[in-house]
Amino acid sequence: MHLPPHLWPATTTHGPDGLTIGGVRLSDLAEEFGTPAFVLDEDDFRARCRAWREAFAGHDVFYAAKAFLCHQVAQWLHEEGLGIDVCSAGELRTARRAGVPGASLVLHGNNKSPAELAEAVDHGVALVVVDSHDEITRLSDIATRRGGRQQVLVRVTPGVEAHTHAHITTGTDDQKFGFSLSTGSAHRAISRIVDAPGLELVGLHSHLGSQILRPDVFVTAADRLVSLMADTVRTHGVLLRRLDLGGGLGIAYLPEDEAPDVRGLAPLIIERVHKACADGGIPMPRLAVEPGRAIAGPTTVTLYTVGTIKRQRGLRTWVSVDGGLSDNLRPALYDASYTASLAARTAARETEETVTVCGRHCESGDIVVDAARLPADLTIGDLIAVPASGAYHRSMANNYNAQPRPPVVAVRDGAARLVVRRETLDDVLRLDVP
Ligand SMILES: Cc1ncc(COP(=O)(O)O)c(C=O)c1O
Ligand SMILES: N[C@@H](CCCC[NH3+])C(=O)O
Repeated sequence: MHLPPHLWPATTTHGPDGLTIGGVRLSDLAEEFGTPAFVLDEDDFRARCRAWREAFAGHDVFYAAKAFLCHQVAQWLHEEGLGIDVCSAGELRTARRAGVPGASLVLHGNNKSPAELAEAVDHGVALVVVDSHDEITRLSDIATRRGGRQQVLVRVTPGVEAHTHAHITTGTDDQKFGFSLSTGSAHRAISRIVDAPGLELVGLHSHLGSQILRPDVFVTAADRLVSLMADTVRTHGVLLRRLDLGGGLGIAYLPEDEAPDVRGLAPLIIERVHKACADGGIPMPRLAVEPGRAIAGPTTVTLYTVGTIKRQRGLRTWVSVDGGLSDNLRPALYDASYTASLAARTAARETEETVTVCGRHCESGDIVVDAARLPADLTIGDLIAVPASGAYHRSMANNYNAQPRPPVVAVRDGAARLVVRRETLDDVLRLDVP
């Protein structure tokens, strides 16, 4: 069995006992925690945090909570010196309850409620990324009523195509997010914020999209934003000290995928911003980045049990597992492709066949892996692992068909512990009002 190392968590090994992650056999995890389950390699997660911190030393890394956040992961992030980008009261509270100080948080959202903004201000959130004209008034009023000024960034859509799926493209002109550069909206927002009594404009922000595989798009955005920073000094006499280039770096999902590494990307961005600032006659700002997928994605596999196998003469073989679009919406939403491997049985036949792994939900689009190479003697009860499922899987999990959401089990040094427990049917039915 070949496990491409760029797809699997760093500590994955394959031996006579099947697959092991963090020194724990996946078959043992299935027995103890059941399936479906997310298995998270803590060492890999922490190593990725450190790689980002080191690559952007002297700048800020705010991990994007939306990719996946829970109490213990928020603590790991804080211990590794990363801040967190939150985009709702729920994410904000998860981070705060885990002991992450407000000063390590950035708040995002195109429709932050007055209550969320007030909560953020009360928790001393370092930066609010202002996303709309309505929010300028709303946040300024809230901060003024509390007798202070909130430090903010302006979210700019710089008109840069990220070459990713349309549903996760955010940096082109016509977006619900932010203020467009080409229409003059970003310039107007800057003027209004500079005049707003409750706001202190400290920098600019852009986020081009997600699952981006081309480093050049970040460089193009950086150039445009630095030029807007220079304009802001000329027009308003305001020197912006911060530049947040968002998240979006992609990862490999299939063996043939090649994703840029942060160790190559960071110097490219930092050097380009240096040069653009020198050309524009402004000092180098403190940079920030907001990786979500590039940290969480490769650290986790989803473990499923095979429930039914439908072999059709002349047509494909359907292998159905005990999860599906309730734990992975990405194939249905973005046509995302994955691979799978047998996780436990070792006496599998060497010959493989191509099958479609599907979920158990009442949707024909409920595909887990469209074309998986699995042993030809796959049987009911076999365990299957799907790599690269740490970002936007558990965080977008849902209760379709009243399916309880899977747990997240962290593994490290031969030990496993729950970081998110499995939902029970009682949890799922709890909100029903009889
Ligand atoms: C503002 C913002 N920052 C960061 C991210 C994280 O993106 P990714 O997980 O692709 O790195 C997102 C999501 O795309 C986002 O909307
Ligand atoms: N949910 C998306 C990423 C969206 C990022 C949100 N800004 C995905 O799975 O690819």
